[in-house]
Amino acid sequence: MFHLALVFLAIVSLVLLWYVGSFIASPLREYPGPFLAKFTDWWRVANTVDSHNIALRLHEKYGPVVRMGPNVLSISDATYAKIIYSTRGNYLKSDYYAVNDIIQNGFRIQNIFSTRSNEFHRKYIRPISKTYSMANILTLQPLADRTTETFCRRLEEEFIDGKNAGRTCNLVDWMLYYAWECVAEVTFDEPIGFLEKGNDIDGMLYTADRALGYFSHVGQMPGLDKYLAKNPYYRLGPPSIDWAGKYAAMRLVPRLQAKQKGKNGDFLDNFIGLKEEYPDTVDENVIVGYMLINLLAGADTTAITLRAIFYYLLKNPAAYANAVKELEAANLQLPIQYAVTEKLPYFSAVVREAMRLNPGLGVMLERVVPAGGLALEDGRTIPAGTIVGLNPWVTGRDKGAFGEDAYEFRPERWLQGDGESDADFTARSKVMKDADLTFGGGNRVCIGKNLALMEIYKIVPTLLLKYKFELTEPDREWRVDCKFFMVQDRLNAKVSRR
Ligand code: HEM
Repeated sequence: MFHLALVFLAIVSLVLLWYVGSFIASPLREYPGPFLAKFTDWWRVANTVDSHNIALRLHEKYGPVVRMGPNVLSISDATYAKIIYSTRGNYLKSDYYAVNDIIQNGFRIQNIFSTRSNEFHRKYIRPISKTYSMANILTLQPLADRTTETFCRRLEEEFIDGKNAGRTCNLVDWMLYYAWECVAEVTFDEPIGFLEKGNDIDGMLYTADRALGYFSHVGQMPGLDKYLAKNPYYRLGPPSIDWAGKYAAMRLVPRLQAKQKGKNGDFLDNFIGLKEEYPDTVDENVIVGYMLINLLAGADTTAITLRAIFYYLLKNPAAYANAVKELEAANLQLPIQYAVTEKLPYFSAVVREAMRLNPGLGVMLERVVPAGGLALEDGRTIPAGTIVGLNPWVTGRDKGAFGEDAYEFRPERWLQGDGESDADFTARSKVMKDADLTFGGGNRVCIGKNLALMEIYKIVPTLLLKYKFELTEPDREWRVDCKFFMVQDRLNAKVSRR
């Protein structure tokens, strides 16, 4: 018994010594941050859900560079974005993203989002970059219009007409159904059925949400992943999202067999066409991977943005009224075309402002400092191998870039002020745009930006023109949790015809 206690004591002492030793020897010890974060990444794991607000508070307290983990520094000064997220891509993604890989037949499979290799990234992004250009995305508008029609019909059935008139609409759920259906329509020309059912189907959305929760927590300490979801003996993790791969494969196989390619005009047609153009890169597995990216990266992020636009408009009646006035004055024809609404200054300002305050991702977009280190303006150099990054949630609230009212929703900030010269406005806009990391930056910038914007600039004006939305509890704040994506809750509204 005495011996056991001694062994235990010795182990504890060694672990403590190791932590203290690493702390003293760390080249990052001069950077301020929470005490526990300097010793262990468990501090980050434990604070994941509220990490966006914590990061804001820490930067206010400690300044532009904060130590968030033994080897992690968060930077809030957006001028470093151009260096860290450069088109050269010399700051590689950290192992956070490796948690998003999958293991298939014992092999680790990366994807264009998760890969840490520029070579892999270039190889698989090259074939599809044209597919995501705005010119091609605009050809998908008729598919998105179909989702809009279904969405409006289902809103009317569930919340406006007949016995359902006046029922409360949970906009958190319904925006998610819309975003999944729209991305499914443009990807493989058919809906999944969330809008028709008005609910999750076979736990698809539930498992996707659990997977996000896992990714966001374990990503802070990626070494854990090999003992959890990638454990070769017994998988310990969230419910698997295998359904998504199977679902995508089930759309691909009949399309290939029926030789219907090119008839649907959707992403899948585009991807199948790439097999001939890039025979060494694109095969059936790669096509399924491309389809999965659309579903898993494109649905939640767009839903989050739609919810943010509605939340901030509903909380700011003057902005809501201004947006509707501008839309009415534009004499829009249904189905609304992106090219028309994209030119409306006030509406565009509303979209930008909502994305600024509630970007789809509210985490540090982690990158690894390359050889030579990162030179800071104050003369210090962050050593190679350190994980650094900026958080769109933090840079979007930077008072230096957006002014003292940076925490407020004020679309007008994106417009030229009365008496503001063209030159001043251009300079001010540039500072704001540089601090806006809603879609990331550099060689790993969001590939789906054009798709998301096409959807947003069509569905939001349609809804604002057709319906009146009113919060059921106007004084209540909503809730936003960081699950890598910024997942909101508590956004209930009454909907009626205008
Ligand atoms: C408003 C909606 C969206 C927002 C706010 C958003 C945001 C982002 C951000 C911030 C990144 C950079 C991540 C990082 O550096 O760690 C990113 C990357 C990415 N996004 Fe989006 N996204 C949106 C919509 C979409 C859509 C619709 C798609 C689907 C086609 C998509 C696919 C991707 C992919 C594949 C990447 C990884 C790109 C790469 O590493 O090369 N996103 N997104």
